[in-house]
Amino acid sequence: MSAESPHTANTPVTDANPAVDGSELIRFDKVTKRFAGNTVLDNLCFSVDSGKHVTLIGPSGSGKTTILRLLMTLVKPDEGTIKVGGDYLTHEERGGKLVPAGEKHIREVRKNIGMVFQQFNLFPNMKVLQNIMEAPVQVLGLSKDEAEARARELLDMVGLADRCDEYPSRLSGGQQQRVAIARALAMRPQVLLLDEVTSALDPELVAGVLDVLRDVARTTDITMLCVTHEMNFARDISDQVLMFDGGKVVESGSPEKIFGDPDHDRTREFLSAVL
Ligand SMILES: Nc1ncnc2c1ncn2[C@@H]1O[C@H](COP(=O)(O)OP(=O)(O)OP(=O)(O)O)[C@@H](O)[C@H]1O
Repeated sequence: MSAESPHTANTPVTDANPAVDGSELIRFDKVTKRFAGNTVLDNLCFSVDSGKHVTLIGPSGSGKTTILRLLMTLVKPDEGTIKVGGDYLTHEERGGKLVPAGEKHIREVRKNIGMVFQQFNLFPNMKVLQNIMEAPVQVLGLSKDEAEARARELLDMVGLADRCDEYPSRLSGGQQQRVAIARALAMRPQVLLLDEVTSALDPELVAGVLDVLRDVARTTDITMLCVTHEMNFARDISDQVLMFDGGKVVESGSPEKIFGDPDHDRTREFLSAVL
């Protein structure tokens, strides 16, 4: 696999054959993103199959977070298309033509995607339970009872069933991040994006959050796209690891392959610096 060719996490993708495999959930097709004239993602192609856990690794500035932000539509690509669940995220089809997606279309596709950020971003003026119930009620239209039942189940899953009546400021960073994970899962997204979710935490709080995510990976069928510098975690949960450099995937493979016997010098250099 060369740095110039399209890459895939789980299914082959070629420029000539953008056909959708039955189980493909995410596809980046020739995506280019520039900031202030700097090309951050360069004609990027990759796909992720439903239910897989894919980790993005690579040096700082290689564009990993930008990929997650594109999926959240926090930024838009300059060129190329992104599909989630067979629907264009960036575009919609009108009258047989692809046109830039409108807000309504983007909102619909985005319902399938949840994200947990480095900073927990909880609503400070809402108690823990309310933080988790808010979007299912407001966005999905769940009744308060349904949303509360869902929230309590998730709080149990992240080990915080007894903290539902606290305000976020009364919780440790690790606990706040576990609430943020529950909040993302409460929308029952098909895809969970994780962006360096432990890097703002004190070291002693990291393991608890990673254990919760290991549980999520093991016990749900959610598709995970994860940016992390926690290589042991990446090794544990990933079906596939994508190594980024210079706005491209330079190598992809199983964690055993990437961490044990990578093909690329850049992968070897990067891993020897971080492991
Ligand atoms: N909104 C923005 N405006 C200008 N430049 C940006 C913006 N977002 C990202 N960049 C730049 O794009 C490049 C890629 O950033 P990105 O955060 O995607 O990299 P990364 O691989 O996630 O890095 P890190 O591991 O340090 O988080 C960086 O040079 C960054 O400064």
